[in-house]
Amino acid sequence: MVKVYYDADANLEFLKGKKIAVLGYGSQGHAQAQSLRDSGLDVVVGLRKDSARWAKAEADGLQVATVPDACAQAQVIQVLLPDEIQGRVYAEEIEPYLAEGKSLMFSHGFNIHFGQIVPPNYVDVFLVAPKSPGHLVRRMYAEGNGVPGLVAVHQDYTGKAKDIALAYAKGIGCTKAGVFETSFQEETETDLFGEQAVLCGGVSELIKAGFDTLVEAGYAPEMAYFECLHELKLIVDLIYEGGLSRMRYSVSNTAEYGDYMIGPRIITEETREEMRQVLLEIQDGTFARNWMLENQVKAPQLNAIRKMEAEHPIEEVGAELRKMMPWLRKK
Ligand SMILES: NC(=O)C1=CN([C@@H]2O[C@H](COP(=O)(O)OP(=O)(O)OC[C@H]3O[C@@H](n4cnc5c(N)ncnc54)[C@H](OP(=O)(O)O)[C@@H]3O)[C@@H](O)[C@H]2O)C=CC1
Ligand SMILES: CC(=O)[C@](C)(O)C(=O)O
Ligand SMILES: [Mg+2]
Ligand SMILES: [Mg+2]
Repeated sequence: MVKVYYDADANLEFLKGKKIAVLGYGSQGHAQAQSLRDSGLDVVVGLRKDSARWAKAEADGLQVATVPDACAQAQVIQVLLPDEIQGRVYAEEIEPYLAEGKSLMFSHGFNIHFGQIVPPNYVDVFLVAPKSPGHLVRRMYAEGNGVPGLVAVHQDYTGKAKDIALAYAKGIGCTKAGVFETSFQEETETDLFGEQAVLCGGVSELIKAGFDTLVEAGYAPEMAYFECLHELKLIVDLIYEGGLSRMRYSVSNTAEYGDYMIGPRIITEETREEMRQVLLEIQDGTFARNWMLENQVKAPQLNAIRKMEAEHPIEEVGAELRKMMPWLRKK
């Protein structure tokens, strides 16, 4: 039975009097640093001196320092840097400042689980992983709500690692929605699988395949965009609010029948078998190796495909149509 923690199970006092270094001010970093500050906690953002985000973090009212300076003054160090560079920055700018009893934490277990970072045994090591993109972590916190999260303890030197982790989860709003206790292995494997097979990889290919099918058949790209991309948010909102059943309650009987009849012809047994293979390649380290090697040669595949994807017709037609809907653009 998975243990779930809520606000009442977490006590911010475990972070009171501690300086928290949030390393990085990107998707998660900006969200977590601002929310921790709004929860009354003492935060310093760690960035590169020439970071374009340095001024932004200061303009947001946060103390900013270089990574080494932030780590030197902090008792809790949250590593919200890109996964692919955490190992290098850790060795050069974080590890030298890991005094006894400090907390080293993450929002994804990748670098600990795949051995890119091996901390000394005299610090606490844990993760608090929001199950949400950073910008929505912040939006939900600002609205007085929260996104669910995961908590895992890798090392508990002080005997207080989980208390501190839960306090941190409360500080960014996750204990409002529920924080599940897990392990670094489980968070890492499920997060990688979810983002590859469903949330990012699977959904993107499904949207493009639908769009391309309609456009190749001669339908207007605008119609294909609205049908296969724009309306998906509205459908997913219903699933988010009340599960597949709420979506199926709200759509027409025609759509619901088509859902049941055609869905399994799109996501077939072959698809499910491929998902099992994808999970295996995550579990056996194949993906992690490929990703780390890709970055050792300056990410040629990532950069080339990123450019090709940006040039897909769906991006062009979408940009034009969204100009007419200025309300869509949120922070
Ligand atoms: N994105 C998300 O929603 C989620 C992310 N995570 C995890 O959170 C962590 C952070 O990811 P994410 O927020 O997406 O990262 P981003 O890429 O959005 O931000 C990375 C930040 O790190 C800074 N940075 C990059 N290189 C260096 C460096 N060498 N020294 C110091 N700072 C540097 C960047 O600033 P600059 O380039 O200006 O220096 C930027 O502020 C990862 O472990 C990720 O897996 C977990 C859940 C969801
Ligand atoms: C937003 C999130 O949870 C992801 C997809 O796992 C990520 O950005 O790594
Ligand atoms: Mg995730
Ligand atoms: Mg992820």
